[in-house]
Amino acid sequence: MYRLVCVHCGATYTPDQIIYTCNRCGHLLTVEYDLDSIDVSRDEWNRRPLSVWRYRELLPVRGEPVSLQEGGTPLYHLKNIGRELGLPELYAKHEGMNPTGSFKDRGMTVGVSMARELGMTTVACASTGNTSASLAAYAAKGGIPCVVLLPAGKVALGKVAQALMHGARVISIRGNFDKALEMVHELCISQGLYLLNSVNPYRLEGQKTIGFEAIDQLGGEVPDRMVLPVGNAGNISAVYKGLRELEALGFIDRLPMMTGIQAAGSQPVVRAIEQNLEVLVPESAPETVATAIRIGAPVNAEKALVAIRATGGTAAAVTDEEILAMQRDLARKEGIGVEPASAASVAGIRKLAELGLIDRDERIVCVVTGHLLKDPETVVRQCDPPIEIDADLHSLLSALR
Ligand SMILES: Cc1ncc(COP(=O)(O)O)c(C=O)c1O
Ligand SMILES: N[C@@H](CCOP(=O)(O)O)C(=O)O
Repeated sequence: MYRLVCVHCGATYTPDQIIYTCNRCGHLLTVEYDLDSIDVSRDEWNRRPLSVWRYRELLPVRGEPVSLQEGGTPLYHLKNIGRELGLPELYAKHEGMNPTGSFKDRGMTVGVSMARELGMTTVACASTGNTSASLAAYAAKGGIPCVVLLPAGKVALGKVAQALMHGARVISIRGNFDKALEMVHELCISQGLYLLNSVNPYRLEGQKTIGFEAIDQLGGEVPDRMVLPVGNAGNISAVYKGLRELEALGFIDRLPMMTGIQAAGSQPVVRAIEQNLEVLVPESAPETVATAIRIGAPVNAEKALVAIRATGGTAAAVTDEEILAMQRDLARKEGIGVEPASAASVAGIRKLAELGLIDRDERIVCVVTGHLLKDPETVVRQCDPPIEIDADLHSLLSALR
């Protein structure tokens, strides 16, 4: 049993209402379960396959979900990078290993399932790329038409390719992601489409399972710190919410320090934390090579600031050079291929460690959010091109010399 609750004024709404923000005050909504009525044990969960749906008692979907087998992603021990940084307990949860290559699939399996349960006939989102790729795939699986709005010229090639191939109606707008989100929100309200950006509280329910899985993969131990790249700030908010639920159920006895990393050219959350602002000041012209987090007015800022502050976490910004250097290090020193925004979380930890701002004994889980192949153009720009030779052994040996 659950209801929707406004995080600001506490107004409540029933689960069947199609609503994204509070009718009374306009603030964000969250899904609140009657935790006393939840009857499940950690042992029971541990007997199920590692997946979003292992945790179904803490998810809003009641029927058969629209699923592509999301979740159950690897948690890698970053031994080499950890050794260099003097962080022996550094891990990466590779969300790029989800069906469409990003953590959005955890949200979309729940969001599209809810769209179906609520009888919605078309789904929509604005996107810097991954949300659209994921929504397009889950809408295809669920047999629901899908509309996506993208900022023209600012979406990585792999992501556009996915949205197109999965059959979404793809519209590029001459404006940035923040504008696209404003437009799609209006479109959904006025035309009755179902909005599946992270302002949708049901979608975030799926994403909270990243934290559940990480703890299960650490043998039930809570990491000291969880580090996430922050764009629209939904994911860090979702993971924190889920962990608070585990705490309330008595499954864990403490929370990790939630740590958000942004790109230097797009860092409104970092500024709000550094300047101790109650309300975030949006950035009008965000810019970064990590296009997935090129977001100046994160819609979930209100939730994310609470997550960071309530857990004694922090926020930090990394430059594009630092992001790309970590993307190469993850690929070459650990064998882990991620897109630039994802490398930001580990680059942020490198920065915090070098500045002496974290304890070297901490057990740290960095969420790496999307796969390397999402943005092949940025990869190719960083690497020497293949050496082309004549097809004979002599030429091969000279090339290798
Ligand atoms: C690869 C990747 N990493 C990080 C983020 C940021 O996540 P959030 O918007 O939930 O803060 C996004 C998109 O939002 C993304 O696509
Ligand atoms: N990086 C995101 C931006 C949109 O975020 P959302 O979580 O609100 O859908 C994307 O992939 O589009």
